[in-house]
Amino acid sequence: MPSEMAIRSRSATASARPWSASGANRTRRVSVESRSSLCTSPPSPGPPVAAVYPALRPDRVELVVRRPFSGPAPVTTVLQGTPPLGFQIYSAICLATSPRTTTRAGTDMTEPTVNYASSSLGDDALEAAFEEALRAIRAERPAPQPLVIGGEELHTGDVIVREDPCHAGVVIGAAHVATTEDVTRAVAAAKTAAGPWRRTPYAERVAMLRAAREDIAQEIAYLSAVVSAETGKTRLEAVGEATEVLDMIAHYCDLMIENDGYCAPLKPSGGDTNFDVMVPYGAFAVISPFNFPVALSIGMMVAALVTGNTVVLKPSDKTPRSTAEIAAILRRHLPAGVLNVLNGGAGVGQALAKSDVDGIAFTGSAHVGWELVATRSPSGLPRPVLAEMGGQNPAIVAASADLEAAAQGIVRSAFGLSGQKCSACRRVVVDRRVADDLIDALVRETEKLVVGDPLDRDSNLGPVIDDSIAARIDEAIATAQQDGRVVTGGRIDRPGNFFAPIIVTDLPLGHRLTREELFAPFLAVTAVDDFDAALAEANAVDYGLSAGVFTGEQAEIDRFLDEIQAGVIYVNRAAGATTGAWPGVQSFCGWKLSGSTGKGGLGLWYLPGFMKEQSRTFAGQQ
Ligand SMILES: NC(=O)c1ccc[n+]([C@@H]2O[C@H](COP(=O)([O-])OP(=O)(O)OC[C@H]3O[C@@H](n4cnc5c(N)ncnc54)[C@H](O)[C@@H]3O)[C@@H](O)[C@H]2O)c1
Ligand SMILES: N[C@@H](CCC=O)C(=O)O
Repeated sequence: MPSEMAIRSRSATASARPWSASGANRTRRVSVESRSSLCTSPPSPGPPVAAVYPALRPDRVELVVRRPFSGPAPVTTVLQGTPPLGFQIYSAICLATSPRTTTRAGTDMTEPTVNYASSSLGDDALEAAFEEALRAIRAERPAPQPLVIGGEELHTGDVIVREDPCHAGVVIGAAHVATTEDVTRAVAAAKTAAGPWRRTPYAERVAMLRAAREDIAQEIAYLSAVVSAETGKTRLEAVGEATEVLDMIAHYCDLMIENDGYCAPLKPSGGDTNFDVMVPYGAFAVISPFNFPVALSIGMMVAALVTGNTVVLKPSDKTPRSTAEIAAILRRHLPAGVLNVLNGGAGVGQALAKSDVDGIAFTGSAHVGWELVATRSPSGLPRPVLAEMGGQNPAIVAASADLEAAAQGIVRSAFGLSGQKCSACRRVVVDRRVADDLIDALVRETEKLVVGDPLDRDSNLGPVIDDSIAARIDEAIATAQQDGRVVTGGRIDRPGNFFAPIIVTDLPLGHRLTREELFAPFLAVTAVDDFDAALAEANAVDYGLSAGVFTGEQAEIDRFLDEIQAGVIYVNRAAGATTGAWPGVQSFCGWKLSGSTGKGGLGLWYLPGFMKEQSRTFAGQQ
């Protein structure tokens, strides 16, 4: 019986990048290599290649196959479905064109083109489809999203509603709230489904998730509109987020394949055969924030699922619809019980943290994240808590910097999504000799920004998420007026929580507005004497998520790379001083208070956090 296949698809990874050339008539080279069934438990037959990697068309795939352990001489053949009995696939060149996927507007999304560094959608059909979808969402009365437990949708219980942050009173999302009993039942369902899901060959799990990705690619305009409606983010940010979902799924699936399901042979010893195998923990709670309600929930869910864990998802109560809708697409491709959904706020999150889940993936604020890290399972044993949290991200501007590039990169990162990104630039630390010129450039760039409704094509930023963050901004402005100088920005006189982006200078060194995460369109500029002082000030916070530097001096770049205390760093980047990380392109690891594991999402080392290691030694040669 053929053993489980492991597929290496490095060029497929590259083809998923938003910057790669158009997919038409591209030849995909997919090296496919088998791994001994000793890595699986129990051994399982290899599924047909076309099921594993949908882009492969069996009639157009040239395969090199070999019998297990039969030496290096390969036999070339053409695959028709499952590998011939007793053979293992060694490598493959796919001659087929990738399937093209289209949005409702007929836009090809096979090769995603919008990312967080884009300055426009560049696609009239997509613009029109987004507008039509957003108008429709605002006009309808949404049905509450159900709870999902063990494959059953439950339309019962209290309902939370989400109002459009651009139009008070217009309900655009709703969901049934979980009770404590629902939490217990959902966790039990996830634990029941965990065994069969863990034993499903990873290549089949990958195939299911990639099929879900194809469905999501059809819905980019609609999903972006739902995200805009619930968060108030502009269409560029929303389409960027929906597009990130596609690359997030592609990236984590590719990583699983490239790493042979995280099963590797170790050195043979005294006639023994040895393997290092990564095994999923079981059932993971996934608790997501409001600001990227589809990308970040998908990122955590797909990482948990592809590695063989089942999931109990708890979306933010500020975005109950966006997260539930993307989860519904995923669920269509998964066995019952593998993905369960519990709606609600902090109380439901706390109940989940007290439950018998085997691990927690959390993205959100530091105070909640570190509270979760301190929890134990009911048995008293520790469990993994992968928490990715906030930031107080600096951009250093040296005397030798290109000030126009610096101003562009800083304004983009400080005020995109109204400063409600964990990676947003919150502080500028500038050499005193160029401070006035930089502040002038920052104000010029900032005052070009249009604050408005995502329905307007010209809007560069929307409202902030709710009254509580708006109240924090009002308070911060009052404090800044007293302790420093507000050089531009403030509340806009219109219904809703709209703010013109705020720049503040002259706060005393160490002021709390330069140390705490406000999560708002609020930027503090601090002038310092030299690069030493700039590095010291940049590092003088408890957070360590992202940071940027603008300088013309190589020695300063080298010092920044060596000394800055942050996991995501950028050098001289006008497209975003501290923001814009993308799956497989940047990794996204929070240092210090910003992350609990020393490994981040988006990069190379996230998936192993969802698995525990096991060494397997078999006496004798296998
Ligand atoms: N590092 C990253 O990758 C990253 C990405 C996005 C956002 N963030 C951070 O997230 C924060 C903004 O998001 P938010 O306001 O939704 O964060 P939040 O911490 O308020 O909420 C996040 C999630 O936790 C739930 N929750 C709240 N209190 C809880 C508790 N006591 N126990 C369990 N669950 C609880 C919420 O309902 C929500 O689902 C910012 O601090 C931002 O920097 C970090
Ligand atoms: N990946 C996004 C941030 C996500 C968190 O809020 C960026 O890098 O700008």
